[in-house]
Amino acid sequence: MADSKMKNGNGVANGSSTQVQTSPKHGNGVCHDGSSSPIKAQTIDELHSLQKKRSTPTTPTGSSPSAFSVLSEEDRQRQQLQSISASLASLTRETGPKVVKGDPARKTPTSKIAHVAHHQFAPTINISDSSLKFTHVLYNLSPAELYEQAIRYERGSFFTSTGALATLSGAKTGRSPRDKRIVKDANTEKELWWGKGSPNIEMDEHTFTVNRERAVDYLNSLDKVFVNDQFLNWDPQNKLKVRIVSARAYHSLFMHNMCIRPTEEELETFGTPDFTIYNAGQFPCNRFTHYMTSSTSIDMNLARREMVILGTQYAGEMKKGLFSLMHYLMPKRQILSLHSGCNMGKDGDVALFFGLSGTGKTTLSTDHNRYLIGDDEHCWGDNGVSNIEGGCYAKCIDLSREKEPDIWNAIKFGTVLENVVFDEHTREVDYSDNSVTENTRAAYPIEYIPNAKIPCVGPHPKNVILLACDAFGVLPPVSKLNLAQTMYHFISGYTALVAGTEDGIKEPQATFSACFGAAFIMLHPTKYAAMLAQKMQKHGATGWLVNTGWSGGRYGSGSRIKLSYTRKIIDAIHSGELLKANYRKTKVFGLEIPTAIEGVPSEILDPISTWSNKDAYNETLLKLATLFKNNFETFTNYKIGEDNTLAEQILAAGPIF
Ligand SMILES: Nc1ncnc2c1ncn2[C@@H]1O[C@H](COP(=O)(O)OP(=O)(O)O)[C@@H](O)[C@H]1O
Ligand SMILES: C=C(OP(=O)(O)O)C(=O)O
Ligand SMILES: [Ca+2]
Ligand SMILES: [Mn+2]
Repeated sequence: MADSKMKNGNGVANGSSTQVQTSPKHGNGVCHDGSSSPIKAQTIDELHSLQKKRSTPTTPTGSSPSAFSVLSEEDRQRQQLQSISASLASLTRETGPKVVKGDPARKTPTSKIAHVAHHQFAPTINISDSSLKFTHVLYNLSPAELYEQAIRYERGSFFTSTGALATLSGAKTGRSPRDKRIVKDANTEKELWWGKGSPNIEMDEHTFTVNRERAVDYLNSLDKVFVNDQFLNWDPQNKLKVRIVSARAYHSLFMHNMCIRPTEEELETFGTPDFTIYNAGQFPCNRFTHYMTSSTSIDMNLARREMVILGTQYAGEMKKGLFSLMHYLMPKRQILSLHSGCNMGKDGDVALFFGLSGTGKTTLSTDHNRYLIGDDEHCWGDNGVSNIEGGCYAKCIDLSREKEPDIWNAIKFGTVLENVVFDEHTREVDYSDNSVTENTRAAYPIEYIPNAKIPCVGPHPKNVILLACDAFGVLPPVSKLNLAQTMYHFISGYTALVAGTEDGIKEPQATFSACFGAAFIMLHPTKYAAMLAQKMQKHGATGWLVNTGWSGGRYGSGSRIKLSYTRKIIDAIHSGELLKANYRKTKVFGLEIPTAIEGVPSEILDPISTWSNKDAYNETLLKLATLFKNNFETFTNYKIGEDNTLAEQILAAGPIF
């Protein structure tokens, strides 16, 4: 027995008979079986405390030699708590909240203080009960810590077989656009797009305050809240600091994945956030409150730089709420915000993928042969493009390893899997199961995609791809667009999906959503369109319309274009091959379609040749053209950009019949 091995041993007496003399310094009698190193703990609790090493910040604080670190670690912590309690402060009461850091379930000194306080001060009529209560703050927890919180305290949270965190978002499994309200004040009345077609449903400042107070009271009534301090936008000059206060570990992990994660050093100097989300999603709004039409309300106050969520736990509301904010802030700085995916080739050629939900932004921007800049939200400024987010939010319904290997492999430890169904025992996810919802989702940090481009920025786009999932089956799989056509289709923002897989849905549902994201734009669509036209012209980008939807007939008789064919089409766009192809013009929509593409059967390139019933095709084509025409009527009176000729050209770029 090597005595040196025992030098620091102050282990646990385990009842073994062999007494070993330890160093006199510690003087502990250590019993052990001689087969392993002694345990450095006296009790099970101590042993457990050894398991967790205190994490050391990557940047030294306090005593560090840096001239800038004037704050001690203690001061910094105090400032951080002050900032969080300011976020959580009631607007109506003078006292509270009392904010402490850490998990209330842990027997830490802070929770002891909280306990004593409860007993020492009897409530008086001057102090509300809430002022006696401590709100525990779980600040920027790591994924592992958030997993533990979720699994321990949130029903429906489980490890899947690949290590992802399966969660349930509750009654809402998608966004609630009809419950999204924006405060109309003297400024926003002038600046924002209101009225017909606009996603901005108005509310007044007072009602916002009522809902804010409702959310803050709810959050403060809880044992603990989660606070995330993170960033938006990879463009360093236009980065935003966001704080997310939420009640669920699920929400905290979701935003950890979706926003840009600060380094330890960045967190130390975070200071006051530029924007704060109060997510009290488990708690409803009060339907007797003015403007409320349901128990759900997602409220944005641009002047206060705040957003309040009541009555929906769907995590996508937070991500898309911040996107709306960017659609307001960025154009003010001459930066165009885009509802698009974005990737870059080995030669630095950047492509944007616009499209409504389910059209393929995430699937097609995640391309093993290219660098992923982002799957959903970008900015296009004078220096090129930047991703707004730090993660991706992929649809999982019918996900397959073969067709989407990178997304499949990203579903591992750290990834939030929403509303999926899994085997009770093996915890293997059945991606084909839509029992909870069709909108099953995976949220993962962008670096989970092996060829992510980090930092997520790139040069000016070369190709602008407009995706439409046309369930009518009449749009060609790919068309080359001129600038006016690109603008026409961008403003129209068409897609037609089928509502789900339930029986009875025979008719595709046409959706027109201006700028391929009407739910998120803040200004009039023509503002964004003019900026896009100007940028595409200046940088010589080519526009394309890609139908990722039906071929050979509408939904019900035809089938969805094979993903492998769409990928071949996209490859030909990226490589520049498609620009050199021979083109023909289609009737009605006047789209330029190529006659051949490598790896794609030529007969599918002109949709009419895939339909057995040509009359049905022509009828459906006219039907869709009429829908386009009717939709565009709202935009005919608007001027786009400085020069009137573009507006006229755009109008003429629609279907003619
Ligand atoms: N030809 C195709 N092109 C793109 N996506 C397809 C195609 N066929 C089927 N899909 C499926 O459609 C869905 C597209 O969704 P997604 O990429 O998440 O859209 P978005 O990011 O635009 O909301 C994915 O589930 C994908 O597997
Ligand atoms: C998260 C969303 O985006 P998408 O479907 O475009 O990926 C959404 O629309 O709620
Ligand atoms: Ca997506
Ligand atoms: Mn999207």
